[in-house]
Amino acid sequence: MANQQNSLPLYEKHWYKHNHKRVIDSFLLILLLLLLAYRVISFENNSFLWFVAFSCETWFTFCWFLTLTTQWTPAVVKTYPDRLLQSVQEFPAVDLFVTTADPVLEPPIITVNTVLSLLALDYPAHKLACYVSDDGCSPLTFHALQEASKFAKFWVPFCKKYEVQVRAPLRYFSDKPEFSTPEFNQEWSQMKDMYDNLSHKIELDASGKSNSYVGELAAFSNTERTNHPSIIQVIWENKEGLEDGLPHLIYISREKRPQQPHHFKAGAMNVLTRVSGLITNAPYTLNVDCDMIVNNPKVILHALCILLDPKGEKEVAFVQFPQNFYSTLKDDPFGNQMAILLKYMAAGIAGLQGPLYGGTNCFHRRKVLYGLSPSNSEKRTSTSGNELKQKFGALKEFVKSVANALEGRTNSTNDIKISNYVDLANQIAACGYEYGTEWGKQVGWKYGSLTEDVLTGLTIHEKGWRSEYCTTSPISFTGFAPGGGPTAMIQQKRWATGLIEIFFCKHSPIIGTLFHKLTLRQCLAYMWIINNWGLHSIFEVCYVSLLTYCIINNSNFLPQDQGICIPVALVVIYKVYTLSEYLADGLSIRAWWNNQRMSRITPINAGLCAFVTLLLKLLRISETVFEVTKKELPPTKDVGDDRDEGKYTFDESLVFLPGTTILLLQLTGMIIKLLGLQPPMSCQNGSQCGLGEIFFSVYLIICYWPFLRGLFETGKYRIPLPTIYKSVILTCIFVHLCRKTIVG
Ligand SMILES: O=c1ccn([C@@H]2O[C@H](COP(=O)(O)OP(=O)(O)O[C@H]3O[C@H](CO)[C@@H](O)[C@H](O)[C@H]3O)[C@@H](O)[C@H]2O)c(=O)[nH]1
Ligand SMILES: [Mn+2]
Repeated sequence: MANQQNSLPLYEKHWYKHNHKRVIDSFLLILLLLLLAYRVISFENNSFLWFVAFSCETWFTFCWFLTLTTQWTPAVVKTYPDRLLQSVQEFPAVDLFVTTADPVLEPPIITVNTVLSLLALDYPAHKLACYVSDDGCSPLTFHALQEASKFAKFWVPFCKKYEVQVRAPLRYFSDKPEFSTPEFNQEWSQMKDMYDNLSHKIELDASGKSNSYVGELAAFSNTERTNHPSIIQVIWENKEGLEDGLPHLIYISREKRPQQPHHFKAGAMNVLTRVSGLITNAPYTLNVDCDMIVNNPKVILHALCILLDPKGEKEVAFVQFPQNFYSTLKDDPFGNQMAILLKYMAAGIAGLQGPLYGGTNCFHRRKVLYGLSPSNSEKRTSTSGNELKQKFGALKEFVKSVANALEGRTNSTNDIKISNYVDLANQIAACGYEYGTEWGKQVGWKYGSLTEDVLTGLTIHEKGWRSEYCTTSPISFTGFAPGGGPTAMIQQKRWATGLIEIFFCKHSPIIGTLFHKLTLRQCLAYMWIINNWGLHSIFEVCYVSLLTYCIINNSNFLPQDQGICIPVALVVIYKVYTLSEYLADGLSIRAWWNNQRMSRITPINAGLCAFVTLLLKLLRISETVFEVTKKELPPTKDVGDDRDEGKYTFDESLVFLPGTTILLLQLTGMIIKLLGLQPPMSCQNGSQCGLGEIFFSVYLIICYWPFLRGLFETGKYRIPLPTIYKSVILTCIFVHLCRKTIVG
């Protein structure tokens, strides 16, 4: 462990001030407050328009306040791995977790690459164990991992010998090697041939041409994805405990039965935690999604700088690394690369109680996952065996490992014989094991939200722990960003659903601040996330409907007199300022515009659908389901520029209904205005629809350009007819209701 006499800290945290940002953010807040003041002054009794506009604007002002406080005190962390290397006598063990759930949506070759990048980490191999959870119960994934472990015996030494940076062969071989010695060139070609061979075998498997359930694959015969016993296989065991060998590699497919809830990823993570606890019981864990490859092989050292630092040891529960993406499209056409968001928001939250847990690229302390709070952690209170059994389940070998973890005792890595544990591991991977225990409640990953990551991190923060956000150069992990269209929408809808679930559950951040140890500003940061992805959509839809209502009915809700200067100033300053942020970061105007546009499209559609999903859950009509994001292999470079790559795609999913309807509403409003079909004068306040309303409506139509084009395109670029029909019906109902209010 770290030598505490060494006076130099292993990491430092600097808070910095963005003075100009603070000024502009505050100025925008003042403008919003002025707009509210204007509303109050121009109060109209009994005016529905006034009431809706005032409510929405109050909410928008509150949201801006959330943004402002979250970004107010940004911080960065600097780690010193060299100091760590000097001060540590013996490195702690780290358990590595990978989750995969579906061999079709998540092709095994992607999981294999992630696993290879983990096996090749710059860290003593006998201290590492890699556990892969496969919720797809797929012999393809299992066999791919077996083949990968054979390949790894050559790949890992090659990476370490030549200090390769990106240790996922898929990415490494997508670039030509820089010219080097003949020896290197020869080895490079050999490795490339071996990798091509490996991926060919995996492809062949997937095509179903070479499948027979013999040998270790026999375990998969007669299994169904949602109905099978647990399957745990040791793919590779570093039996001699070699420091420069290969880390252990263990395959886990937990038991599933049709009637038993399995809690999606959270359930999988809890099985990983238990099985690894039983076998290696490392005090630290790293978990990644199956597409998040390591991009910086020294990442463990960076994380340990924080976790082993004397101060970090007492206060920091987890270390979160950013989610960056590979093979990204030029100018971020779908607004999903989150470059600016990551830059300002992540740094802002890092300056508070610490980053939210993002579900991947995160190092946890095992004892924190077992429910320890900072105060217990210091006192080292020992809990009675019975109490542990009640909380963690009845298997006594596992309970012993929990007691060890809680009291800071570690296994000696040389004594572990993994194969001896397989039977016991099967027992704790069974779906009945958690019954009556605290798993998913007080222990491990929390159940009850589709964004189990945010919920789990939140409960840790509520205990009073901090977390740290660690950025390294080169960046630590890179993953897959879904394109525009159905995949991204489904993902965002899941996030929105999960976040709203959190808002209404007993761990809601507000309760965390009132009754637990969540700091106030951290609570506001959580509220920002929940609002930005979830709640905001309702208010935005109301505001947009107001716009159309006014155009159709020839009335107005934006100020008509000098008051109009307030919204105009708001919009102009906001747009110019965000643009300058993009330009200052070296991004293009187009990237800025794409993000502006997509921020009007994705959250509204996804958020509204999330509300409906939750309503159906509340009415017990349907349950919420974790729909896995489809991962595609990055395009090979020689394919050439695919011109359609940045084009928005659609499918039959209802998630496109809100967007299509919003567009049709705006178009209808415009037609009514152009054809002069508006009633002569509003009966509400005696004035007509102004330029402001028209301007914003046109702006929305421009934002929804991908949808407008989708009305006339063909193939996957076309909005399916059933969606259009439904939107037309909704639009007609809306227009009819608008008209009725005039008559009435
Ligand atoms: O029943 C399930 C469903 C998913 N997964 C795994 O969970 C991970 C994340 O799923 P993905 O479809 O990639 O979701 P994303 O929206 O891309 O993931 C983000 O959001 C999730 C919460 O919604 C977090 O769990 C993830 O860590 C975070 O990267 C993947 O490795 C899946 O294999 C399972 O193991 N079992
Ligand atoms: Mn993902």
